[in-house]
Amino acid sequence: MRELMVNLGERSYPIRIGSGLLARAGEQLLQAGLSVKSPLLVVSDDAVAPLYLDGLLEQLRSSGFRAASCIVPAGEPSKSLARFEEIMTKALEHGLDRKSAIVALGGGVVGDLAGYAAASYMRGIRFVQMPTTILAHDSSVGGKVAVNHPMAKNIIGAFHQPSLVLYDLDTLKTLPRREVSSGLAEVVKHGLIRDATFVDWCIDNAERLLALDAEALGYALYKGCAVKADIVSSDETEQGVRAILNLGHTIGHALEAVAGYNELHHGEAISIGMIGSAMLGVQLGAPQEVYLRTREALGKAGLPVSLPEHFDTDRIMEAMMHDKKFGEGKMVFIVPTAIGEVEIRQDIRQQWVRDIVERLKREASWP
Ligand SMILES: NC(=O)c1ccc[n+]([C@@H]2O[C@H](COP(=O)([O-])OP(=O)(O)OC[C@H]3O[C@@H](n4cnc5c(N)ncnc54)[C@H](O)[C@@H]3O)[C@@H](O)[C@H]2O)c1
Ligand SMILES: O=C(O)C(=O)C[C@@H](O)[C@H](O)[C@H](O)COP(=O)(O)O
Ligand SMILES: [Zn+2]
Repeated sequence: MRELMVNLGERSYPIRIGSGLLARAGEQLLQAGLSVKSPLLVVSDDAVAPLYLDGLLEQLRSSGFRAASCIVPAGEPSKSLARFEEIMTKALEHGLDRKSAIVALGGGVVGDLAGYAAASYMRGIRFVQMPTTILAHDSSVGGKVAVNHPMAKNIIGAFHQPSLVLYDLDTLKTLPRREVSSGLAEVVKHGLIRDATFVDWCIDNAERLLALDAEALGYALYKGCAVKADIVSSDETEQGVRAILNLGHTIGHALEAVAGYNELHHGEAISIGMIGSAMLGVQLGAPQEVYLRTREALGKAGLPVSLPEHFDTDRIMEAMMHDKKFGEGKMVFIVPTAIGEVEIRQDIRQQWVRDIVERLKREASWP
């Protein structure tokens, strides 16, 4: 088992990554200080629950916990106020109190939704992340929890840190291939913002990662979590440096919203967004290598590197205006200056971004 810490004073917590961790969940929750006197609510989705929920509930009960569950449909549309209300109802029906906790068993959708429920129920109860996707190495760490509005991604949310992240790598063996690639987008992102050597490693080991080689995957997720934990530990609520974790997301989130949270999965949208950011970086003076290596890393991970023609540029630009980084009439953009280095720019003109979106549709012929 590998362990990392998110260091946030009294809100600090461990990230435990390894095999067989769900079978030790009860003991881990007790160690994190959760009380068996107050009921737990495990939130999962209808693809993950049949695989892992019963085993987890049995484990928790054998450690003395009373645990109920709430199962939402798999997929991004579940990050909604309607599903949020459903969790509130279950929490009330099962008598959750202020010492209770909500456990998220699933990918980023379940994590973000359950986390927002935990942040709101009785004005905030404890919360444990049990990620089951590659992508959730990112979403389970850092305490950004949210649901979507049809017009804007993650626009209704909070910062609410978990008490523990328990990442059982055995669960990844059942991931569909599309979700493997989608999750690798955020792995590559962590290299692109902080660690050029790790980007090289991702390119060299792409086939092993796609084949779910346990050693390669364990290392990649540990490295990704380490970058994230370090950044979150220095800027919990995104007053500054944390914004770099948003590389590719200004365009990516707009694509997700325009596609009705359906056609593109998060990692796929972010992959296209990171290609756009690399184009912008080169336009602003970064070496051509930035674009070429970004494209190589994402392409080898099985991710899209261009934008389907039918995406409407005006609608994408409109959706981008709802990004949380847009304010005081300025668009804040995360732009690479080299592989492993990015800068936060506040001088990006909307016309440049519009041109990049158009270019993304003809990406095969760029530059
Ligand atoms: N809070 C954050 O900091 C943060 C960071 C990154 C992404 N996110 C959010 O995370 C979400 C995307 O997360 P995701 O990619 O994990 O999506 P997801 O939760 O929808 O999971 C992807 C699919 O895989 C299925 N699945 C999950 N685990 C499985 C397993 N072990 N075996 C078989 N199937 C499994 C799910 O049912 C779903 O259909 C987005 O909403 C994104 O905005 C949040
Ligand atoms: O944790 C962060 O900070 C991130 O930006 C991580 C992103 O990968 C993630 O998609 C996050 O949910 C985006 O946050 P938002 O504030 O842009 O909604
Ligand atoms: Zn993301």
